[in-house]
Amino acid sequence: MSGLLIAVCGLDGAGKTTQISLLNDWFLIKGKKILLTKQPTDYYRNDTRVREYLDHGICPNMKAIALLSAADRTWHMAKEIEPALHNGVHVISDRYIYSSYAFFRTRGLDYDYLDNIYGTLKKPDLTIFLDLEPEITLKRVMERDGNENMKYEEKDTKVFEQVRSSFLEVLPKDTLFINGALEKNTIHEQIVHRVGILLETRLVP
Ligand SMILES: Nc1ncnc2c1ncn2[C@@H]1O[C@H](COP(=O)(O)OP(=O)(O)OP(=O)(O)O)[C@@H](O)[C@H]1O
Ligand SMILES: Cc1cn([C@H]2C[C@H](O)[C@@H](COP(=O)(O)O)O2)c(=O)[nH]c1=O
Repeated sequence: MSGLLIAVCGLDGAGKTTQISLLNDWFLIKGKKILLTKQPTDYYRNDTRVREYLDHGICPNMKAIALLSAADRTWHMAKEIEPALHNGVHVISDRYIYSSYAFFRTRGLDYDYLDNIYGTLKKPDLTIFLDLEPEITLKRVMERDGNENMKYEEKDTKVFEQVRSSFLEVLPKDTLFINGALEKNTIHEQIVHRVGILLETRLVP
């Protein structure tokens, strides 16, 4: 019996890590096996070419960065996510391919190109989108990380307004949209309500 793949999406600072931690505790209390994972992985995040862009906005070719990201996601799927699902483990991913579509659409690449490099990757059983105004998410990031540690794009609210609209274009139709401005426990209740239905109605471990 395969585990469930749950993707938690949202802008930087939307509350993904917070909700994933609460969901993980909820699964553990039920005695379920869980893999918490994150995309992109550190191979992509720590790549010097990616860092040059994320930290300083320097990039000679955006398709090359998107390909690094696609390689990272494809490898991550084969190496971590699929084996876990096959072993009956439920996988919660902090960000998923929809982040790549949203960010790279904003960075000027077209949808068909992105669909070619990400479109064959497995669709999640549940996609959650924590929706919140960029002004609030970026304020949270600044309070959490400090202005000096913010990424190049995080310094411009307009970039994140575009990322948010791109998300709304690319997310699956059955995405669970949640108002990220709600109180943490209220959001958690909405998430476990939907996850509970999935556990009851699907043949899952
Ligand atoms: N519902 C909420 N209401 C108010 N503050 C929140 C809420 N959820 C999370 N926060 C706070 O906002 C900040 C960002 O939350 P968190 O780290 O969970 O976001 P994230 O989406 O994982 O961010 P990133 O993508 O940058 O890793 C943290 O300081 C967290 O405590
Ligand atoms: C998904 C994705 C993200 N990025 C960049 C853009 C964001 O500001 C950060 C997210 O990092 P965090 O540690 O999760 O906050 O990474 C990217 O360049 N490519 C992507 O596919």
